[in-house]
Amino acid sequence: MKDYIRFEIITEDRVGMAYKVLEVFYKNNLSIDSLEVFPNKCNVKFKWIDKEILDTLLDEFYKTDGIISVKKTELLNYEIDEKKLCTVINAVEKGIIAVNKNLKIEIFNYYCEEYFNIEKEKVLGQDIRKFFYNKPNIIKLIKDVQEFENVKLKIENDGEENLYLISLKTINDDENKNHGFVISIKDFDGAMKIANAVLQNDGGAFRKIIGNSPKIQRVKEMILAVAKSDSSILLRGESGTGKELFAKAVYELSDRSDKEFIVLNCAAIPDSLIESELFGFEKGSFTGALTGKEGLFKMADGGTLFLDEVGELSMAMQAKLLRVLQDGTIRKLGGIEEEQVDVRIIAATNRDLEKMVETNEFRGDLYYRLNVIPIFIPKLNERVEDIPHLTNYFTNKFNIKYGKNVKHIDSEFINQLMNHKWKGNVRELKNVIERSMLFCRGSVLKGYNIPVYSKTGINFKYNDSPFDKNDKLKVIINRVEKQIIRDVLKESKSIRKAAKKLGVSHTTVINKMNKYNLKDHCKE
Ligand SMILES: Nc1ncnc2c1ncn2[C@@H]1O[C@H](COP(=O)(O)OP(=O)(O)OP(=O)(O)O)[C@@H](O)[C@H]1O
Repeated sequence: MKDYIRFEIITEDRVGMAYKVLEVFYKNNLSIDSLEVFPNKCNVKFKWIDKEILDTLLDEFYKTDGIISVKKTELLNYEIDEKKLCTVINAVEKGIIAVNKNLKIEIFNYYCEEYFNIEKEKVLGQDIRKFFYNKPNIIKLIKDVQEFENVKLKIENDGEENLYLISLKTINDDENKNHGFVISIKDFDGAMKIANAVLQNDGGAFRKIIGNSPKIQRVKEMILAVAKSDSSILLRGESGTGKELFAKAVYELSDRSDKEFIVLNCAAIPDSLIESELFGFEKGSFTGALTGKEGLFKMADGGTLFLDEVGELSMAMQAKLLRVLQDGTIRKLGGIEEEQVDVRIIAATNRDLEKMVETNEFRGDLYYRLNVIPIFIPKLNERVEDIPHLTNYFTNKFNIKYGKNVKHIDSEFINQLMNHKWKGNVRELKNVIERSMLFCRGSVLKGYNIPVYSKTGINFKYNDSPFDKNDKLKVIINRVEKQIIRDVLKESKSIRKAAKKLGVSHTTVINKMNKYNLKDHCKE
């Protein structure tokens, strides 16, 4: 049996008709569930009633002045809209959770049921903070009801941990009063697949980032997945790993690439100047300020601001930066007017910010604002297989810069570079190649061209070379690849596990095993 009856009541187009309709219900002691009022009709939904009472009700309607006709209808307009919305929400290939202003879950779509392995009936009406009780970073973001995009979320489902990207959009009325928010959750691996497809065709944003080791490949994929959002990115990694290059790639891949990319190295200028650099100053705001100046935030409006070495900011500057990130407004030094700016922040640091938060050297609230998408750039020693490519790349660069003609790189040279402990990462490697080229007279870069500066830490340990002298770079790369695949196969239980470790497909490993005749090294 149906639970409700719905009527479409056609009335004359005059004031008070809705009241007359309600009066009929009131007289018959019936309460209605919903009412939609239009200029010449009312749609009403009420609980199912017996035929006898229904006939009395209809009689009353026809006796009422101004009511023209009454007929049963299937759904009220808002119900049709709700059904359409539900269909759309379930058709979108994302998890959607809608939360009302009391933080209660109102919508929990099909994909959420799948991702969290829970039926919506068990979740609807629950407090969202309770739902995410074991995800303190998400609760922290939700608590402020501030919009965010693409924050990583791990969900355990059937003993397997999967990675998702979660975003929040607020529901505000015309007066900016909040009525709740919508959380969307997308499958990170799915996003990665799309990123991979783009990556295959990308010659642009990553053209200056040399290396295709699995670790660098992973970073490039991450960047492709998040570049288009406006979320803050925090690039982490030792000095010289290429954080600025990656920041530039994010910018080039973003929708802001036609606007400015402004760089501020927070460690390079004294704290007293950072404020005027970032926010600008009014004429006469301090001695010597004969004219006013726009700050970097204003210059980057609509674009991207890269805050390098953000861990070096003083507590006072951190507070000022936090204020801009929170309300998006700046005020010039000596000025009174607040100005709205729209700037995407990419920050970078080689410091242990978590520890700095613990020791009160870095503000926790600023840390959370900046660390929306953390991306870790690996050390050079964790991706030695990139060294031959980097060497080749820098050699070509310095050939042009110094008018040299180095055509060949001795295997001993590469071997030494690959065995060195690179404290200064790619920057140090670049410097060593530059100096070596200055020492090189002919067209072959040899092992003995590497300068030995023990004071500056460049003091290579000579190792037995696994390469023959005068090998071509391609041959060296193949040897390194073979060696790495053999080593990983030796320590992995299966080809699939080896493929996972190397960050390549199962088929790629099998093809390489055939190419290098490595079948005997597999434990499978
Ligand atoms: N993968 C790479 N391919 C080519 N060049 C690279 C790569 N990584 C770094 N470099 C070069 O190494 C140098 C240092 O890079 P970058 O300044 O981006 O590092 P960083 O991590 O920002 O360092 P710091 O933390 O000291 O600011 C630059 O000259 C850069 O061009």
